[in-house]
Amino acid sequence: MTDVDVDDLADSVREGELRLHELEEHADADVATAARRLLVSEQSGADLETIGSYGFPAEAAGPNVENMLGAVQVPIGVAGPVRIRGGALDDERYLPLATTEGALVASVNRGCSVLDAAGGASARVTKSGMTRAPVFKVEDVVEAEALAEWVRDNVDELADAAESTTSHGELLDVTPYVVGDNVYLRFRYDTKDAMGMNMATIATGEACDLIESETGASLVALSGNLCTDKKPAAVNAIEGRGRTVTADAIIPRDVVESRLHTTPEAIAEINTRKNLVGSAKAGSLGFNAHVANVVASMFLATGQDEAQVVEGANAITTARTRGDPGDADLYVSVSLASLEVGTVGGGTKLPTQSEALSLLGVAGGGDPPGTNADALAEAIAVGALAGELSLLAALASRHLSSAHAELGR
Ligand SMILES: CC(C)(COP(=O)([O-])OP(=O)([O-])OC[C@H]1O[C@@H](n2cnc3c(N)ncnc32)[C@H](O)[C@@H]1OP(=O)([O-])[O-])[C@@H](O)C(=O)NCCC(=O)NCCSC(=O)C[C@@](C)(O)CC(=O)[O-]
Ligand SMILES: NC(=O)C1=CN([C@@H]2O[C@H](COP(=O)(O)OP(=O)(O)OC[C@H]3O[C@@H](n4cnc5c(N)ncnc54)[C@H](OP(=O)(O)O)[C@@H]3O)[C@@H](O)[C@H]2O)C=CC1
Repeated sequence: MTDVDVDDLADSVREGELRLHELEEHADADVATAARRLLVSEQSGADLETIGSYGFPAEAAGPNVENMLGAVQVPIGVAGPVRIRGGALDDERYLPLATTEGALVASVNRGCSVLDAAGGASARVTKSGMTRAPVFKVEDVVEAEALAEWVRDNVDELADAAESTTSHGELLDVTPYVVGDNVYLRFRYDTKDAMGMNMATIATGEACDLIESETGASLVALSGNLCTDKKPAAVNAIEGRGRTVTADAIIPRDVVESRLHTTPEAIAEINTRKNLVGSAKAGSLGFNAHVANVVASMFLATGQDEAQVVEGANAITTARTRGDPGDADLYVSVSLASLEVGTVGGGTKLPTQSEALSLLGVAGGGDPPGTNADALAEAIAVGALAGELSLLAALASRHLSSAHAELGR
């Protein structure tokens, strides 16, 4: 099988004997990928040579992508080191950021150096749980109420069914929501070091079988959108999803003045007028400046599901002066309501992503399970705090456009 030639394999597709997605069944993954690239290149006229220059065996990406063509290479930089005083991660770390936005790493790096000069940032995961919310069809509100009641009375049985599919996952609670003849059951799991979307979906499927066999309800969809995965949603901002994590720090006045070229008062005022009032007027779910930048770049670097940046950016930044007027220090915090992260599963095993997790010291399962994913959440929260500080300061000192003109073009 492994000695099949790229050209022969491509010919089999041209002659209609094989479909484009069947190549891995007839050759090793790198040969299959090369043949597919050849065919797509011919059809599109595009030169795909660089996409084909990837630095890991294609087989390693087998569970992560279908119809593999190669790899996109996103540059990765580091910010830090920064002292993280977290509940799960209490150490100095470099933060890996994969991005194409010039000035972003410089900005987070500046924020990290400011946090370090202030003795580091504290971080804590304050709530944790991955959710899946199937939707059931019932006859009317009487049946809806009966289903909600049955669920409340049978949580242990539901947990037994759900947990029969996983050796790590634990069902934490099930919250019913009724809308007419629809009942949404929001299952929430402790998924330990896994982001947990596959785990929670498989476990919830098992629990749904039990519900259908014991009640008159009929499952319409295993995901009823009240989960809510990969869409902006207030339920995640309020109830949390994945890790709810906050980072904060007090920055001495002299550090704000010397390193950020502004004052605690100016940063606090911009935060109120921009991140709070401006966001409220815009109807935004994100009351922050650019948390998505750090979440996205650290997600890409560490193999997280990039679509979940949507929920990861559900964050509120606060900034206040602390101390005597005119001589006050700056208290700054960022709270990310729904940061969905894992250090096992999904894209975390891919070679470059696994190296970036190792750089943070959080690759693989934690001891006890769940602590590595908590640590990753804390590191991302501290990176987000660094980014908020630096951007707010750049706005205060009117350096935003010049910084991007200099570094980002
Ligand atoms: C660019 C800076 C940092 C200059 O800031 P500065 O204070 O003029 O620079 P500096 O040369 O004095 O250096 C200060 C520190 O910045 C870091 N730094 C400085 N240069 C580099 C570099 N090349 N590579 C790595 N690190 C760098 C480094 O930590 C350095 O300390 P040192 O190590 O020298 O003691 C600053 O102006 C800045 O942070 N600007 C803000 C840029 C920013 O945050 N961009 C984010 C993207 S904006 C966006 O996407 C979202 C937006 C804006 O639309 C959202 C919204 O609506 O708000
Ligand atoms: N199915 C869906 O609806 C969706 C799927 N996804 C995708 O799901 C994937 C992520 O799902 P996820 O469930 O996290 O990952 P995986 O499906 O890769 O499963 C991870 C598995 O790792 C095992 N495991 C080993 N050590 C640990 C540990 N320390 N902590 C926790 N689990 C451990 C668990 O096995 P065991 O359970 O046997 O204990 C767990 O189920 C991503 O690829 C994402 O893109 C994203 C959104 C929706």
